[in-house]
Amino acid sequence: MPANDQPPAYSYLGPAGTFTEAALKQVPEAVGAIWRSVNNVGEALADVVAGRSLAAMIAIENSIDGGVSATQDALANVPGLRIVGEYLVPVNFVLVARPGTRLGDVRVVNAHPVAYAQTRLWLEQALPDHGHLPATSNVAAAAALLPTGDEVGVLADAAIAPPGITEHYPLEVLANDIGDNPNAVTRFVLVGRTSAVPPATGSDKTSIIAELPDDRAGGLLDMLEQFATRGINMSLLQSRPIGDALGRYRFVIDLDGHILDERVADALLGLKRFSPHVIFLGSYPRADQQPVTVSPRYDNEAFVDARDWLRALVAGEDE
Ligand SMILES: O=C(O)C(=O)C[C@]1(C(=O)O)C=C[C@@H](O)C=C1
Repeated sequence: MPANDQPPAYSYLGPAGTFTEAALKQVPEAVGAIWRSVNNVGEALADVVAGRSLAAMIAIENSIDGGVSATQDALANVPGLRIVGEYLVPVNFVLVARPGTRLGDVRVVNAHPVAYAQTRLWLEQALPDHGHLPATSNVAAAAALLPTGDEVGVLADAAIAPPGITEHYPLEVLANDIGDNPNAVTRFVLVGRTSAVPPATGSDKTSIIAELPDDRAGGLLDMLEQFATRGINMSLLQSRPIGDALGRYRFVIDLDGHILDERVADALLGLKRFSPHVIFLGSYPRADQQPVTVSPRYDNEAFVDARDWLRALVAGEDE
């Protein structure tokens, strides 16, 4: 516990009731801690960097909408952060409105952009001429329907919100299960300040961000080869604009394995030799706890044997 006897704080996208809060509820260490509700990813990470929070829970990937670009860009641009864990939350949505509203009355729908993207087909069918008002979170979208003097929020007629929202706010559900895919899942990561990596568990993931050298044909293939030739599976590869000029991209990559696994360490050394900028975001236990299996050619022993062989050659010892 910190010197002032305050429990540690965790930042999350609020208010209470968001899927981000549901992800934070999966963290045993957060029980009894202070939970800081914030409005966006930048605010959550700034809390961590400034030491106001020990860690922040942020959405990084959705099974329908893909990578959460605000998160990927923030992790590329804010130094001194490490992912320490990942958490999966099944997501589904309801459409809510002020009591008395009928579906036919709805013109403007308040929704977090990632939630909106996951309900687009339903909205096109049920409310073909609706307008979208973006909200900072799913719960904020619903809360803003209630008149509190926030005129922007009151402009919307309905909101896309998590099921259970009516336990927190006096709203009515106009439609249930409006997600376009009933199996949608959002992946969250817990991000703290840079510290030593935790030990490998055998069921780990490593996240990195890498840039390619300019003006070199085959740069992307060179990068992918670093992983392929060491038997490393990638579970995410996404390009994001670096932002300084058209056509310049960085790559957000998730690898199966831990930086302390010989094959992953070796691949990172290979990547570092040609990439102008590699950011190591962390090695952490996989949410699905599935063991990472590799062929014996790529296990730790194979790398250690190969190094011992080389050392013996140099030392002039018998093979
Ligand atoms: O945590 C929430 O409830 C949010 O509103 C955020 C968020 C996100 O940032 O991606 C989280 C999960 C859902 O897939 C949609 C939105």
